Amino acid sequence: MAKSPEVKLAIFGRAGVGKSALVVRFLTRRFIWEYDPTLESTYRHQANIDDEVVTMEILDTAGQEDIQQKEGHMRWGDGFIIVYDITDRGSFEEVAPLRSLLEEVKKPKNVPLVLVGNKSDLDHIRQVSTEEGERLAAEMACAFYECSACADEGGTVAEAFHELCREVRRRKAVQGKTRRRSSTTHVKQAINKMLTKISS
Ligand SMILES: Nc1nc2c(ncn2[C@@H]2O[C@H](COP(=O)(O)OP(=O)(O)OP(=O)(O)O)[C@@H](O)[C@H]2O)c(=O)[nH]1
Repeated sequence: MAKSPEVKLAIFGRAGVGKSALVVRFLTRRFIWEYDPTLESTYRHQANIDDEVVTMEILDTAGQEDIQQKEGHMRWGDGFIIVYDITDRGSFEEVAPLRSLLEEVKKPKNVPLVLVGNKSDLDHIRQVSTEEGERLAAEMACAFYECSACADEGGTVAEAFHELCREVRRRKAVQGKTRRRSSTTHVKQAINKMLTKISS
C-alpha cells in the first residue's frame, strides 16, 4: 500500500458549534458531552482512505480566536472544515465570512474545503434547513455534510474528514502537474534560445 504525504487539516467555526466534539468523534468514535473551551489542540491520526495510508495533522481551533490567529491557522492548513450548528443561525451566518478570509489568505484560491452542519440530532430546534446548507455549499463549491457528533450512526463525521483528505490530494496532484508542466516549458524555451543562438 502506498504511503502518502501528510495532510494538514484545520477546523473552524463559531464557539460551541461542536468542533472539538467532531474531532473527538472522528478520532475515537466516541462522544464526550463537555469539554473545556478549546484553546487550540493538534492531533495526529492515520487513516486508510481508498487503499492509501494518510497521515493527518488536525488542528482544532478555538471559536473565539482573533483574526491574526485565524489567518495563521489558515496559512498552516492544506484543507479546512467549516462547521456551523444547525440550531444556531448566527453560526451559519459566520460561515461565509470565514470562507472569504480563507480565500484572501490562501493562494491559489479554491482551497480544499468541506462544510459541516453539526448537531443534526437536535432537529426539533433547528434554525437552519438542510437546503440552506446545501445551497451555501454549492455557492462555495464544496462538499456538504449534515451530521451529529453525538449520534453518528452512519459514520458521516468520518466521511467528512475523509472527503476533505481526498480533496487535498486531488488539488496537490493538479498543482504538481501544473508545476511540472511549467518547468518543462522553461527547459524547452531555454533549448530553443540556445538553438537560435547557434544557428545565427
Ligand atoms: N446535541 C448535541 N450536542 C453537541 C454536539 N456536538 C457538540 N455538542 C455540544 O455542544 C457543546 C460545544 O461543543 P464543543 O465541541 O466544545 O464546541 P467547540 O466548537 O469546540 O467550542 P469552542 O472550543 O469553544 O470553540 C458541548 O456542550 C457539546 O456537548 C452534537 O452533535 N449534538
